[in-house]
Amino acid sequence: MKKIKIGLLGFGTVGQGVWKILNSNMDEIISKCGYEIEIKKILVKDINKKRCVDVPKEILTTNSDDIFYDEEIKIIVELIGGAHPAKEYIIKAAECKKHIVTANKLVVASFADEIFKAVNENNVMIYYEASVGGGIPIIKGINESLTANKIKEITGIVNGTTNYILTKMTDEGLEFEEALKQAQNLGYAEADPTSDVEGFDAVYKLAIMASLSFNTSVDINSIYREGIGRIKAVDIEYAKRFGYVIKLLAIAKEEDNLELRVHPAMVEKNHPIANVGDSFNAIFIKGNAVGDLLLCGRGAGDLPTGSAVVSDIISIIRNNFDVPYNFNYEVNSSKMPIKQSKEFISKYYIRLDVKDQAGVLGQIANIFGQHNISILSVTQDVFAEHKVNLVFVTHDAKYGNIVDSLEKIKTLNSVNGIENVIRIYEFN
Ligand SMILES: NC(=O)C1=CN([C@@H]2O[C@H](COP(=O)(O)OP(=O)(O)OC[C@H]3O[C@@H](n4cnc5c(N)ncnc54)[C@H](OP(=O)(O)O)[C@@H]3O)[C@@H](O)[C@H]2O)C=CC1
Ligand SMILES: N[C@@H](CC=O)C(=O)O
Ligand code: NA
Repeated sequence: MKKIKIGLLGFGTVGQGVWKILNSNMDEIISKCGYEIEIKKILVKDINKKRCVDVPKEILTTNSDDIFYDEEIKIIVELIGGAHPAKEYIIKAAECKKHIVTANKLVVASFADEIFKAVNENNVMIYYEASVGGGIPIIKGINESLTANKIKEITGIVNGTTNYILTKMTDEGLEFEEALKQAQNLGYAEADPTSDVEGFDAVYKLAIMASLSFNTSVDINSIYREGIGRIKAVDIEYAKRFGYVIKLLAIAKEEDNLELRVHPAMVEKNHPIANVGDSFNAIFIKGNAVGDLLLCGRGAGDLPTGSAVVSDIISIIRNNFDVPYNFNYEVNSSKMPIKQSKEFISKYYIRLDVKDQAGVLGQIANIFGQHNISILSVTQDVFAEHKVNLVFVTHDAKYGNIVDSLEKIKTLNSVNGIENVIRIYEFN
């Protein structure tokens, strides 16, 4: 049997997922690409760490040169995560004429120009299906199956950790911290979960999807971002009462310009995306020929992510090593203009903590009116002595007007605080 030897950089959740898949599915893999795939070396930080799989000690190394300079190793799979040294390792792999597979969205989204330059100059391939949507074939979807389309929108749930947390808070009333701990134990979260919770991970994934979909090169710093840190049980309860579910959405739309945003949003409870729970991701795509498309599957975890990584290895083998076939986007393409966040239009849920006294509602409604914000509904609930939650749902409004009006509202004596502002997202 013909054999391809590969090297792994990193042997955590995803690395061990890859190991398990290669062990359990080798016959299937051989039938797909005609080669047996052997992991020759694995770079780790700590050789003595206990692993979930039985791996011969001699395969593990703490010296990356054992992989870069091994002539037999043809493909290097980067699974250490983080910016550095992952980026440098990917570039070095290209310089050593190794093909590359990575699951690292941070690196692909942040250093696309340097990485694609290195692979192109060295005539090697880089595949990164696992970097977005875990096991969902979204990168191949955009680059192969949907190339006949002009894509108008690509919106979805692209972070498994936050979806898991929100699902547990919504369905089981779990506290945020407990739900996060569970997501970490299940291997969904990044080494630093701030990346998940504060929406950075979703920003990286959106940058990659939007760059590929709109033939541009999206700068991660141009993406508006809010995480789920401010979502409280009471907001989840109000969402339920109003017929919504809260999800962390990553949104990219092309109209006159490119609208790019990551933030929690209330989604109508009957929309398919509202029912995507746990660590599942779902990506809604609008193409001008295909129409509406929804891709859904596990966005995190060892086997779903390993599935994308191993499939990328098979793609490289199938593509014939001598004819590099890449999914690189044009990093020097003229950048599309990006819509300013103050121009974002949506309905808003606004929860205020106010004093239970005469005239407060009128004062607030007046300020909204002055800023051209029309109110769809108002709900008032006493939650402590002389204190009420006053919850407004607006009609479509510009974010800039919402911000300006809240600046004024928070100066009112009757207002104790602006507790939360959440967009309501309507899929068209
Ligand atoms: N977990 C998931 O569900 C998903 C993860 N990803 C991405 O996949 C990548 C890997 O994630 P995951 O497996 O969860 O990460 P883990 O933290 O579980 O594993 C990281 C591995 O890399 C090794 N490592 C880290 N830094 C170094 C270094 N400087 N030198 C040598 N080895 C190093 C660690 O070694 P040691 O074991 O000795 O500590 C560990 O084996 C990340 O880019 C992540 O964003 C993408 C999709 C889903
Ligand atoms: N931390 C990420 C892992 C997959 O990309 C997530 O939770 O989605
Ligand atoms: Na994917």
